[in-house]
Formats: sequence, structure tokens, C-alpha cells
Amino acid sequence: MPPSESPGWTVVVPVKTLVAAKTRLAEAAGPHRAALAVAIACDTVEAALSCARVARVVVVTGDPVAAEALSGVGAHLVADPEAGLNAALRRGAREAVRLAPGDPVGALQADLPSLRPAELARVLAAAEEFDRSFLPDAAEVGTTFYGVRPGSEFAPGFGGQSRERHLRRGAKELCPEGVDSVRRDVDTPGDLRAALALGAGPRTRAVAELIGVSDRPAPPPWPASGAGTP
Ligand SMILES: Nc1nc2c(ncn2[C@@H]2O[C@H](COP(=O)(O)OP(=O)(O)OP(=O)(O)O)[C@@H](O)[C@H]2O)c(=O)[nH]1
Ligand SMILES: C=C(OP(=O)(O)O)C(=O)O
Repeated sequence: MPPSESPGWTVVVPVKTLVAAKTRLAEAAGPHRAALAVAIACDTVEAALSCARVARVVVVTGDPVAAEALSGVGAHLVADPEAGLNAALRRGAREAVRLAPGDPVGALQADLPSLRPAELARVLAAAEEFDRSFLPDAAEVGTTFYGVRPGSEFAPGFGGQSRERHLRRGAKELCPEGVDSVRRDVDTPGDLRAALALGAGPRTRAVAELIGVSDRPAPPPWPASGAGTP
């Protein structure tokens, strides 16, 4: 189906309360951890909104600072029911159906700062072929996208080893070519370096520079050869 005739997806993005967000980046980000979480989420949402197959982005969050920043990039905000990630996503999906009952609904992780709109469009086009489908993360352990066609039950199973959980529940695993940016989630400093190497959004690049993380490999935790020896 050409993009002009394709359905407009509602993409639901969950954003955790900032004090609890991105704990695996705490050491690397120091006092800038919340700013990094907001930057990554804003770059993700901005790219999703630029995707030709996306009609709207619904962000579910209970955090006022994140809510203000994300509404500034164009997201529709919904309050977090504070019952965990999948409950937040189901809440967002109910809002999606209220806003646009005939449109497909997808859950997209908030930590994809290298997201390319054209690559997301490829994933959504593939998802349009199945009632329920998902995209595994770069590590092939978790999930970065889960989507349903209109009328299909939205039953996300994110958290931990969610690739296996989604497979077990019968969702179709998507494997389109050329979608690295949709799979490149950022949980650790190594993930952040990999995202910067792929080409992260401007807000993420700015905070990464502030905290001294670049796309180059981390220096070894011991002195370089010859340095520090008598
Ligand atoms: N709205 C909402 N989003 C959540 C919740 N729990 C997790 N998320 C989001 O779900 C995605 C995956 O979350 P996690 O990996 O658990 O948390 P994280 O903040 O990315 O990283 P860590 O603290 O290092 O685990 C991120 O986009 C989070 O913002 C929740 O209870 N409510
Ligand atoms: C919650 C998940 O992701 P992560 O913990 O890697 O952010 C997941 O992949 O289901």
C-alpha cells in the first residue's frame, strides 16, 4: 500500500517518572540523568511524529517536567495510571482508540534517540500485515515496538526478556531490512555510544557531550600502556 493510502498509526510512548528513569546510565550521566532521559524521549517522539505513517503520538507519563517537554515537541499527553509499564501502555492505547477508533496502534519505547522516520515507516508497513506484531531490540532480548491492527486486542508484554514473551503470546516477530535505528534502544553507556555512532537526535547529542560520552569506545579503566609507570 503506498504511504498516501496507508493508515495513520497512533504511536503510544511510555515515559517513566524522571527520578526513576535511566538508572543504568546513572554513573555516566551524574546530575544530568533526568536531562538525558528527557532528551532521548524528545528526540524519539520528534522523529516518530516526522514519520509519514504516524498520525499522532500519545505519551503516557506521570512526570510534569517530561510532560511539558514532550508536549512541546507535539505529543498528546495522558496521565500514567502508576501501575507499571504495560498498564501505562494499555492506558495510552485506550486513548488512541478514543482519538482515532479505526487506526492501528503501536507501542514504541521512549529510548530510541537515533530513530529515523523512514525506518519507522518500514516497521509500520510490515506491522500492517499482521493482527499483532513486534520488533526485537538490538540485543534480541527485549522489544522496541509492539503493534496491533484496528480491532485486535492490544496486549503488550514489555519488560525484561520481552522478545520471548511476545513470541510465546503469538505476536509476529518483524524482521524488515534496514531498521537499525528502530532497534537501537539506549539503556547503558555502551548503548548510548552505539546510538551516537548511528546518528542520535540533537538533544541527545547535546547532553551526551555535556557528560563526556562520545561514539568512540570507552577508555580502558587502567592507565594506557606506559602511562603511570615509573
Ligand atoms: N509511563 C510509564 N513508562 C514506563 C514505566 N516503566 C517504564 N517505562 C518506560 O518504558 C521504557 C522501558 O523502561 P525501563 O527499561 O524499565 O526503564 P528505563 O528508564 O528506560 O531504564 P532503567 O532505569 O535503566 O531500567 C522506557 O521508555 C521507560 O520510560 C511506567 O511505569 N510508566
Ligand atoms: C522494557 C524493555 O526494555 P528495556 O528494559 O531494554 O528498556 C523491553 O524490552 O521489554
